Amino acid sequence: MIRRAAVVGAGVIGAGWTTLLASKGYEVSFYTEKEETLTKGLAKVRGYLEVMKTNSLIQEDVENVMKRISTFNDLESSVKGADIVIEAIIEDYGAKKALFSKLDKMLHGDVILASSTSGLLMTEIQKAMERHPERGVIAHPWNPPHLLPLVEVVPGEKTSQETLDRTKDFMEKLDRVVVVLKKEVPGFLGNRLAFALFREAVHLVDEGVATVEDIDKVMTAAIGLRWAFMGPFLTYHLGGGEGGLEYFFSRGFGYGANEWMHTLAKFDKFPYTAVKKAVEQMKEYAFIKDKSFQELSRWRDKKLLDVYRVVWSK
Ligand SMILES: NC(=O)C1=CN([C@@H]2O[C@H](COP(=O)(O)OP(=O)(O)OC[C@H]3O[C@@H](n4cnc5c(N)ncnc54)[C@H](O)[C@@H]3O)[C@@H](O)[C@H]2O)C=CC1
Ligand SMILES: O=C(O)[C@@H](O)C(=O)[C@H](O)[C@@H](O)CO
Repeated sequence: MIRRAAVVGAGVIGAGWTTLLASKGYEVSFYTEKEETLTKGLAKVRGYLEVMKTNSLIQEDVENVMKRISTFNDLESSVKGADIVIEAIIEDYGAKKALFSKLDKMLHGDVILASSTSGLLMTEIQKAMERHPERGVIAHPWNPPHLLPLVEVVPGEKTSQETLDRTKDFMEKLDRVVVVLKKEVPGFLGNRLAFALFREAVHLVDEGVATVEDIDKVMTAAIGLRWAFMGPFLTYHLGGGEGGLEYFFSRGFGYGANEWMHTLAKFDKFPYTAVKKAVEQMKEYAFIKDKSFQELSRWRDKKLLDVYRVVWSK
């Protein structure tokens, strides 16, 4: 039974996890080494909770929720008594392996060590865990973790079934939508799918076919609308009409796409020219011109919640 959680890392994701855990009634330890970073992280948590309160995602006062959060600049003190430690530090194997090695030495074998990584492999991180690698697991959230429900749970080679089961159970207690990967693959599911599309988007900008703003319009005025409540398989099963996905592939759009799929981008690293063009064009992106990051974040969170209520409200 998981009663207490510790979050290591006080950035975007660490603050998101801390917000989610405390809002669901858990006592949370919130740690990062630098006091200034921790202060900024806690301010993020307060801001996230205010958005949740404004949108009726929490009923109790923000200050009451904040009381369940204890902050630390000392790692050992922060994880004392935790049943699960959720790592949310920089996306770097060296930093993560150093941290997991320390935590593995510090903590009893039944404490779960979960990484938020966007696509690194737990098998690699487990090489630094000499005592209990079986308790290492990936719990990959989607930003913002306190609003987007998906968590991808990914085992490493040494992850035990018990660790997987306990992690899945805990994430479901946090009202997450949990997908447990059957096989470990870098980038997991969501980011591989998102970056396959993003690679093509960047390619089309590099080729001068469309601007970043028009690419985004294509997503928000069509593809993204459908994908908000139907994934690609259901989308194209319906695209096949009465014949479903089988017709789609045999005689439908999927068959027709065979004529041009060879023209899709194939690069495995973003070309410098493409990155330069896309970054340059963001300066001309009309919608964001007069808005701060905070204003855009508030706008994003409001939209996310509006869509979430339509798609996911029971
Ligand atoms: N930002 C995003 O959209 C998402 C990020 N992730 C993953 O979550 C993890 C954290 O990402 P963010 O919160 O965006 O990063 P961030 O850069 O906002 O925060 C990282 C935090 O780690 C700590 N830190 C920095 N260097 C460290 C070191 N050398 N050793 C120990 N702690 C250190 C600091 O508290 C810092 O705030 C990464 O693995 C990232 O891939 C997962 C889902 C979404
Ligand atoms: O997109 C998200 O929220 C996450 O799944 C991610 O992991 C981030 O986009 C990551 O790829 C970049 O930080």
